[in-house]
Amino acid sequence: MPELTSVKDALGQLLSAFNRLPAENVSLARALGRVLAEGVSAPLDLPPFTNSGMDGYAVRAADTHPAPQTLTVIGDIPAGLTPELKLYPGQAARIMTGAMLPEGADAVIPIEYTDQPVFDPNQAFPHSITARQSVQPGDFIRPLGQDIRTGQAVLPAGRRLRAQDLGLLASFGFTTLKVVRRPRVALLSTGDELVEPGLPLPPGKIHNSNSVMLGALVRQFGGKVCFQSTVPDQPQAIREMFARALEQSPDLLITSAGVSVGAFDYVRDCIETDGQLTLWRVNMRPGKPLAFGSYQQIPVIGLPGNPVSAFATFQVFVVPVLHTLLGLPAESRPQVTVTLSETIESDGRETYARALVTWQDGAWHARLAEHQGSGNLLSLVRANALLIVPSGVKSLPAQAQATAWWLNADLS
Ligand SMILES: Nc1nc2c(c(=O)[nH]1)N[C@H]1C(S)=C(S)[C@@H](COP(=O)(O)OP(=O)(O)OC[C@H]3O[C@@H](n4cnc5c(N)ncnc54)[C@H](O)[C@@H]3O)O[C@H]1N2
Ligand code: MOO
Ligand SMILES: [Mg+2]
Repeated sequence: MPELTSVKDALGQLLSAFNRLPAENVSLARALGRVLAEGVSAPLDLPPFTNSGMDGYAVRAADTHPAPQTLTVIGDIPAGLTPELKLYPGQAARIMTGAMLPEGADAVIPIEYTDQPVFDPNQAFPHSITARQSVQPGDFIRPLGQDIRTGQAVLPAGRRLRAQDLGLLASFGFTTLKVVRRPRVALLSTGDELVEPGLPLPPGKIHNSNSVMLGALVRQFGGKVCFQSTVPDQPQAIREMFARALEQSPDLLITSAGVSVGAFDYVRDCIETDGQLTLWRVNMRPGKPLAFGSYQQIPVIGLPGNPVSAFATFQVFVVPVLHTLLGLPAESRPQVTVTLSETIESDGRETYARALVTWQDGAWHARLAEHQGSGNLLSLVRANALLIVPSGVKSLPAQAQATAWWLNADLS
């Protein structure tokens, strides 16, 4: 049997097989979470015209000194219209928040600073107002370009778009964007014991939980499931399903189970016989039997069948692969240094323990979440982090520091 490859080396080998995918256009309405393929510079100034920051009166600031001063109101400026009036000394115009400042005005007096602190909805603007406070030029106005100048770089390539990013792009008037194409992932679950959720469970069988979990992970990290199927532990069935999966032109084929040393673990054999097996068995726990290779030139990652092992190997290997395909930094993920609340044992493999990290007395503390068996999903459900015990370390004592990867947050 070959030596176990270190997690670092295995990841290096995997990542060398992937490059960023090409760009495509998507509508802004569908761009949340997508990755910008090109940086964006502002095509216009924002705000595009100088406007009022308050409901009040546009004035010439000098006319309000010394307060109080009575000014003649010569018109009304709602938002959305170009004012046709011009202010001369001693004049004011009623103006609403967001409305264009009229010629001659250089400040706004909020309605609260006048002798008429409410607008009467049944009345046109008053003939005159008294400014009870003075204002300086520029007060309560938002000048053209205050937020953004034409040509200013606002979003870099590689930004995973958030709601506020989309808001800004919409304010430029964009309707579509160039984003990196979503990685297409084919998912294959293998196992004679698998029964799909919704069907009754005969003795000896289990529901297929990896299929749904891995599909959700693919989507969570920006990929698209282009093919999904379940096959029994039969080499011919596995080969046929590989062929069908490849018809969907995936960027990556992910299999679940059948990669260890069992008599009916055929997935690795199929990759080795019909394709190329570049890597098998990694020095990590859980997840040791991970396999990696290619099948008709398409990269294949064989995840171990135990659900926690499949999840952990997805986080360690598939997430950086998806990041690379999307043009994101491969290994960026939210993490935190924690203080252990209990001793954590390992067997010397790089361990990804399921942990509950909480904030207590000014620091992050971690303890193990439920039974750590690699078949036990409750540990992952209770956990909010994967706690890393480095390779070669058999025990981390209570109060020691360790790195934990957050599982709750959106990872990009
Ligand atoms: N003699 C040895 N036995 C095992 C070793 C070893 O080194 N020597 N490695 C163990 C480790 S570690 C793991 S992890 C598993 C990996 O096994 P496989 O990838 O070959 O997967 P299977 O044997 O097919 O299944 C393992 C386990 O996972 C359950 N499973 C499989 N698919 C699903 C699914 N879609 N949903 C839910 N659960 C699934 C399956 O029923 C088994 O319980 O091998 C160890 N053995
Ligand atoms: O590595 Mo296995 O994934 O320990 O259960
Ligand atoms: Mg097996």
